[in-house]
Amino acid sequence: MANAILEFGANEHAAFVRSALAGDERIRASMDDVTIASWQRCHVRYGLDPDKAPEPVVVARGDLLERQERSRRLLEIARHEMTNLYQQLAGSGHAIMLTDSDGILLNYIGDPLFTDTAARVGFQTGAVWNEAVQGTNAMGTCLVEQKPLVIHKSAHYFKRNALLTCAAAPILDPHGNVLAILDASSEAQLAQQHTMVLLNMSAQMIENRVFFCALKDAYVFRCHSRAEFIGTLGEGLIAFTPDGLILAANRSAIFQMALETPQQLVGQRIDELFTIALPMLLKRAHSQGHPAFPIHETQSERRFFAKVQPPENVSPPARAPMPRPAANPTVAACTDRYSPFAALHFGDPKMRRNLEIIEKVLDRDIPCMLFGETGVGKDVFARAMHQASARRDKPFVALNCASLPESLIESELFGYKAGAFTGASREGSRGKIVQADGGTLFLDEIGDMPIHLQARLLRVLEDRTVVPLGGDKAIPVSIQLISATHRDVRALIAEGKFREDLYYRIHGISLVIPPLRERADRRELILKVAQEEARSDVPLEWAPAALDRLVNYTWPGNLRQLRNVLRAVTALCEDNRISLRDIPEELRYAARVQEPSEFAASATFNVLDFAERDALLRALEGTHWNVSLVAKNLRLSRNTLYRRMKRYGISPAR
Ligand SMILES: Nc1ncnc2c1ncn2[C@@H]1O[C@H](COP(=O)(O)OP(=O)(O)OP(=O)(O)O)[C@@H](O)[C@H]1O
Repeated sequence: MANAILEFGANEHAAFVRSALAGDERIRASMDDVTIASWQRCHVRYGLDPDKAPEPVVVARGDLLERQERSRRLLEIARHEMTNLYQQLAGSGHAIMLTDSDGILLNYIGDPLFTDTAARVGFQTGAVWNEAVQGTNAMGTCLVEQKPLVIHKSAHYFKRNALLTCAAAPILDPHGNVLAILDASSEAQLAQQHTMVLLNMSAQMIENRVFFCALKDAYVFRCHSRAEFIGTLGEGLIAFTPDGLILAANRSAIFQMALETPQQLVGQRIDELFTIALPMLLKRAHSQGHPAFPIHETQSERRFFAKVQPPENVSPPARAPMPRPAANPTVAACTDRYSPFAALHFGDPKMRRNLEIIEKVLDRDIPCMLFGETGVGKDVFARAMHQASARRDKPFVALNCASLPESLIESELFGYKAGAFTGASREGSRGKIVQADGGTLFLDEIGDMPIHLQARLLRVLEDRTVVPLGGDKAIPVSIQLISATHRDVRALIAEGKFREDLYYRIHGISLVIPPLRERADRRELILKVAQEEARSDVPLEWAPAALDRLVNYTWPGNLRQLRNVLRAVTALCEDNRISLRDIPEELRYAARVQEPSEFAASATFNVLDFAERDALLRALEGTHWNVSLVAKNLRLSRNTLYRRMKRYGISPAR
């Protein structure tokens, strides 16, 4: 049963919770079982009084860093999905959070619209959000229940949290234990079904990626009762050794086999579970691109389709060599169907021009800088450059300078000798620069690199050698450097936050990746990405109004947002047909892109103008284009706001 939505003063809220605890049937009937069970735990097990919310608890910085380090791989995997989810919900005042299995907040991405509330309730990294400290709340209660749930407003145990609507989903490790909780919280009046769907998909995506990462040395049997679902979020995954012993299974595999936990499968033989001999299974794993094959479960005789993936470090049989581009490839070569650049654009003039420039600099050891708003595809572009270069058989190594605590960037980048500092691993670490030797180093968000490390990076680029922390020997390196940022580096230089000499050293050539709303090939990109996200060869059918709506949307989160919206749209649509009602509401009623805009055509706009335009668009979309409200929030007169909208080519929704 769904909880009743009630608004109370502080004392009334506590009285309401206490009455329910005392057995008031009327109140209990208005709340769902999960909430009532949690309230009882808070009262009986944790001895919490709904009248007396304890001060928020935050673990010591050292403890937090240790926890973040312990969960480093998980955080790397989750960061991408959290950013995706954040972009997807952009403008709706959400915070996206990840806790560890003790309920300690390890990562937080918050909408500026939500900052004050977040501070008030204590959403910050290191904060403890288990039930024992915060009473009933989505993250803490999800840790106990181990299933996706929403804690809405007055269902929170303490009044302090009752202004929130929070959705949480568990992320399980390959053995079925809770590894983390993913949460999306806001002050929304209604619990949005759409938010819950996206949150669950993100949690499942993280879970499956953790599975592959943790079991990269194992064979993975991928199965589903329908062939077209293999490779999607819903596929079953069962990891096994070369001897056929099952090591782990994901949630979907357990569900499809009608079991309760992965432990019921662990230790069994895969060739006894399914009707196939082990040598045949291993042979299929190594035959490249094999189609899904039908297979039966031995006991129930239920039919599945399956594919098998070999361990990451087992080299596949000799492959046909990739066609190598000419030493100085032409644009035609860059855009033919074999080229890594082929999928980057469908005729957009700015992207075409970018590739013409790349043609001239590729393989000439010129450092390249990519500018562009978040989600425009800078990482994808950098990878394509690497693939098109003569370095493509060597590593492509990426480091996001904004995603790591300052203390870790130095050791991550430059490496360290064994025992170089407290907590250093016994083997030491080579560091990203040495790992990228011979290949490409991609430094994302370089504008966030701490200033004292900038001097060290400059020395590496000048000397072409690197000295690991605690070491005294310089290691020679040859790297192609690509950096990216969405920040105004010139402004950072003016503020003394970025070294000018480094700036000139890293931007031999600079390219601006255009935002999606300014791309002439939006329609083609939407069709391509939708078909990829549908994960089916059956062509999607589009209602013209639905496609037009997406083509004309302003896409503040760019290609990342586009991919996420299309992931949800293609998952929710019926029979591969996309109609207007499959398009999320906030897109349906948002403003349309004005093109060609005075803004796009003008060469006089700088990065700050772009940032202001973006902020205006977000603010307008966040209020469903309520110009008066935005003017009030931004402390501008309506006329000033209209003037700025005109300047930036923003026109209200029709
Ligand atoms: N040409 C493209 N076609 C389809 N999808 C793309 C393309 N380029 C990027 N994307 C998608 O957009 C998302 C974001 O891409 P990417 O990480 O490269 O952006 P970014 O500019 O580096 O973002 P950030 O600045 O936030 O790091 C990814 O999910 C990627 O799949």
